[in-house]
Amino acid sequence: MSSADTVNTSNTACPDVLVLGEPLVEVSTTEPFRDGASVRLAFSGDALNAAAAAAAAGAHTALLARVPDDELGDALVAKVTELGIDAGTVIRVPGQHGVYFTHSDPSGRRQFAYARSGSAGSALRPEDVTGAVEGAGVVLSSGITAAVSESAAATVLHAAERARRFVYDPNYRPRLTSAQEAAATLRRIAPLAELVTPSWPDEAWSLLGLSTEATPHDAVAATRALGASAVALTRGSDGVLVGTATGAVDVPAPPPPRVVDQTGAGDVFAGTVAARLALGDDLLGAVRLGTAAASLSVQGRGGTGFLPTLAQSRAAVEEVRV
Ligand SMILES: O=C(O)C(=O)C[C@H](O)[C@H](O)CO
Repeated sequence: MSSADTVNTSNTACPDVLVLGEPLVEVSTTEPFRDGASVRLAFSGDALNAAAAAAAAGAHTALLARVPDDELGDALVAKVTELGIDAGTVIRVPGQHGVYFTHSDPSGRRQFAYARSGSAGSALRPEDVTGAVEGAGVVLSSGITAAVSESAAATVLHAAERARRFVYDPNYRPRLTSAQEAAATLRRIAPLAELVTPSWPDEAWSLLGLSTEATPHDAVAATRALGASAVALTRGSDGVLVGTATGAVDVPAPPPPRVVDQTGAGDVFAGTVAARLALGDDLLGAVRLGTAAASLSVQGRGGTGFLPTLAQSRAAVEEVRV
């Protein structure tokens, strides 16, 4: 860490959940990309979305991230705090913001562009997390974080090796890395993870090397074969297939009341599951709640536009039971 870096570690020694990653500036538009389109400024990024969901699910959640030490960074940190996330492990550094531009419609069609290469947030390094990960109940990170730089990839691995419990969301982004690289990272991390949350069918094809003939059960088996103790294969509105040593269970997704934007639904799932595992729920209970929270989250625009409360997610779980 350079001498310009400042870390406030007050009160964050033992969060229930520690999320590692890069919060992004989100510039979204409700119309296809064009010159003069009206845009909305917000903060997102998979780590921020997941941390916000973990906090909403009742966990003391800390975000370990590098954030530029400018006014936009101040606004980002204010948002972190507003979302109920502990900002004590946010490291303020000189540098540029990571930005993404998005247009999406309710059907899930999405236009997406990044301006994040060389950003301050992508310079996460192993020294940043030393000491922070051991105290956390569950540490959560993703393939996005591992893809943004070599030092960030080393940080994810370092955290996975030291965490008491580690949850990994592969979150493959072809614009950040190749499928081969993302698959290699998954192979390294899976044996260290208590839970891996790949998505069906894209990540089954791109990261697990399965053919289009493969089934969700094949994807769960292939992920477990990499060494993950448990797998939660997310299948959008078809719910989640959970696989452990004792077999596979289908968890249905409650239908969302209305779909505005599906951005971040997978992050809400991962964050909620990490939170509930840290708070002592069993895997199936945590996945049921995560599935419900993800389903409800599509009512808002952007990654943190609608985060259901724990009570709302619990009510949605009960709705699918009856
Ligand atoms: O793609 C990324 O790196 C992001 O984190 C942007 C979005 O928040 C993310 O894709 C939603 O899952």
